Amino acid sequence: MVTDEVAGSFKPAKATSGIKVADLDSESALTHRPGKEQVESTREMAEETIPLLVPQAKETIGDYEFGGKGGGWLAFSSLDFVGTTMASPSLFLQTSSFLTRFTQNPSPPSRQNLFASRHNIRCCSISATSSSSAPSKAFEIPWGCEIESLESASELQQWLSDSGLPPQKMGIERVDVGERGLVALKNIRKGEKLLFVPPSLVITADSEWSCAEAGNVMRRYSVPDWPLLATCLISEASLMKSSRWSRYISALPRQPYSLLYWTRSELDQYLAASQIRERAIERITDVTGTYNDLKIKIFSKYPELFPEEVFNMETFRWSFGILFSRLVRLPSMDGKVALVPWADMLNHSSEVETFLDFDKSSMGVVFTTDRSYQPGEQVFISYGKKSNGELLLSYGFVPKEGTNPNDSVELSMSLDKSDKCYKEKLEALQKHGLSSPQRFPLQITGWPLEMMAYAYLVVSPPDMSQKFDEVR
Ligand SMILES: C[S@@+](CC[C@H](N)C(=O)[O-])C[C@H]1O[C@@H](n2cnc3c(N)ncnc32)[C@H](O)[C@@H]1O
Repeated sequence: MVTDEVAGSFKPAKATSGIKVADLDSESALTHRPGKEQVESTREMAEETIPLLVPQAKETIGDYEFGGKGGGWLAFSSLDFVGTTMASPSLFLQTSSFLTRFTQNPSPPSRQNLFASRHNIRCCSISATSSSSAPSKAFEIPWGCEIESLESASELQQWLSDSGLPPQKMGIERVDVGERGLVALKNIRKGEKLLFVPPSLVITADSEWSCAEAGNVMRRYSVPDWPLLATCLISEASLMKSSRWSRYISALPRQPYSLLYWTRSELDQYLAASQIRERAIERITDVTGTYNDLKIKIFSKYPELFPEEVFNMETFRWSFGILFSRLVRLPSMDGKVALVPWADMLNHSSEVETFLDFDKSSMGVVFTTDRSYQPGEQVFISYGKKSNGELLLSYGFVPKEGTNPNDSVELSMSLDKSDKCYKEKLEALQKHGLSSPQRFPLQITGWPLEMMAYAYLVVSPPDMSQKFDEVR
């Protein structure tokens, strides 16, 4: 699983900015969410999330490995924020009005009047099987597109091939799973390498910003990759056609499917029985904290480079939603994280195991098919061996019931406090980094060996005390 690697990968080398890192993680089951007016959503968030803006403890599920490591899509990030940053209620409420106010051209290349036109946007739906993504009116991010309309897809393809993407055996089309995806245009063999996206078309923390000055400021503050990329994406998006990434950004969803858009009451209601409820709250908290931190430490000091009309909670919700659902970790580039246009049109299937990586021989981002495809069939990769909850948390969808062999639920086990050997057993657990209670993930295909050892320890009689240490 990518989980822990990711959580560990984004600690800033130097903390010159004073920005800290919180580990994010995720896990299990879920339900359905109805469409709702986004304006109302955000207002509710303003009212309801404030008492929760305290980082939660890291859950343990990410510590267990079921599958091969592999690379691929990131499920979690480490975001930066200092301490327990509190969001101001007015911050959320203001966004509704300032989105219509923006008229400045703060710095060259000029940002256009981004927020002048209003569009209705779709609310996030969470199920691959559900087509009930009720329309919703929301804060209108004035970039991106409605993915089901395929608007911008052909322009993206044209721009990519003009910019060095070699001819492809796949095209962007409407699909049954994931709404929009890459579909085979020709026969594709098992074991074939596909994509070959050159590094010049990949966005990483090292990429040049169209507004170089803004990029330089962020680097001067040693902002770590995730918040840096989130800010970069907004900066590029706000420059519209003056950005070299404008064709890419125009093809991104105007509202990514993401739990970041759920209100507190929706999380409570639809994830009531799920352990990911807390993780979702934690994630929303961290994104909010990260934005507030950047605002206090950097944006407020350079308002001409980072005007609040552009760099605000709503645009950060969008950019983090995009990163959570599209950022890739490339194992062959020392785990570097990247947005890979074109490759990020691939949807996930738990029936394949192949993932994206940088191929040193062809100098491009590729994946190798682990099955064949006929023309017209959707081509998939794996976002990792993730539970339904993890998929919901990062990508905003849940696979069709019963189709995800990696789905899991957590079982909590603990020592009996009245056990005569309670103290010795607890010490044995602690030696191995375990605690009481301790949560273990259960999958349909099995459970961690450690869980069995834990269970044996719990029931072991005192005359087995010599063996308590064998808990692992
Ligand atoms: C990397 S993007 C893939 C391309 C995306 N379908 C698009 O049109 O932009 C990841 C997003 O695709 C959708 N997605 C990917 N795999 C899916 C699946 N198996 N079922 C439903 N939605 C999926 C989710 O909305 C997810 O956030």
